[in-house]
Amino acid sequence: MNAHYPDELASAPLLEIDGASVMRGDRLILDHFSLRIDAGEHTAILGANGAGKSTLVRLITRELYPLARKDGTSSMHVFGRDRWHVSDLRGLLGIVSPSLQDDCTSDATLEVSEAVLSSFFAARRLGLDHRVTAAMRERADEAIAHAGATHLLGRRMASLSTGEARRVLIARALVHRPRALLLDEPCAGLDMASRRRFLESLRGLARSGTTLLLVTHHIEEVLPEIERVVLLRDGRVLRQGDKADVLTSEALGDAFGMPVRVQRNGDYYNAAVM
Ligand SMILES: Nc1ncnc2c1ncn2[C@@H]1O[C@H](COP(=O)(O)OP(=O)(O)OP(=O)(O)O)[C@@H](O)[C@H]1O
Repeated sequence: MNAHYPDELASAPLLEIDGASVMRGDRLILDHFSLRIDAGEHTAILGANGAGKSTLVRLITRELYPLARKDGTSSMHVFGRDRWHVSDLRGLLGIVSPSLQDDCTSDATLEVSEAVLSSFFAARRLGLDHRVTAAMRERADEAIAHAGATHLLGRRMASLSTGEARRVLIARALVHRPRALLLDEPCAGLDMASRRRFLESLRGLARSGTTLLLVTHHIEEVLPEIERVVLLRDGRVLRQGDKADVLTSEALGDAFGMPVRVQRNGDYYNAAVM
């Protein structure tokens, strides 16, 4: 269901970070951090608490910026460009994050359809100057159906369960038919069954051409379609590469600072602390 974009965007890497340094408060969290993710390369970014995952997500979503370089060049490109209007970037990169979910569910009167339609205007609510067209409504209905949220229409976001609200956020991200989805801890708060159903719906998206960038600390969420894994520790890439090479007991033990045993379970992996 992807839209068409200029040729330069079609083949540009989703993400190129080349020696970026990021401060939070007075601490250097990412120090000369580099990472490249190619178009179409479904990737999981894994790491323990405090490894730097949220910092990386905020860097990608432009909520944080890298320190300026002396030579004025940019250490970060998204879809080949170093400058983006946030609203243009949203059309290419859908985002589902805990902070976005908090925003939407803490608004007592926001309804499901408005939470999705307002995404066309890079807003959280529809304003008087937002002209919703029939085509937008059609796209919103399509995205809501795709996310399995049609039965939630008419409900208020604040009344939804965590899993239900997550589906609406996926619809909000999908309404632009983005090339990629950045999912930050998308299974947080979901029960076992909802988690499995949700992961299966992500598999469908991955197969239909939406690149998945999944950020998590649970290796059980690494979908079969995800071939590449990046392990973070202390704001650095500890290991990256093919899933089978990275999801080992030794590498996971290093990343989480504790002996773990990794097991393959069909097309999925799981890990237990030893
Ligand atoms: N505003 C801030 N000021 C100072 N340090 C911060 C700030 N925000 C985050 N940090 C530090 O940055 C490091 C990385 O944090 P980050 O939130 O990116 O990790 P994470 O991998 O997302 O962790 P978690 O899985 O717990 O969410 C941590 O050591 C954290 O304490």
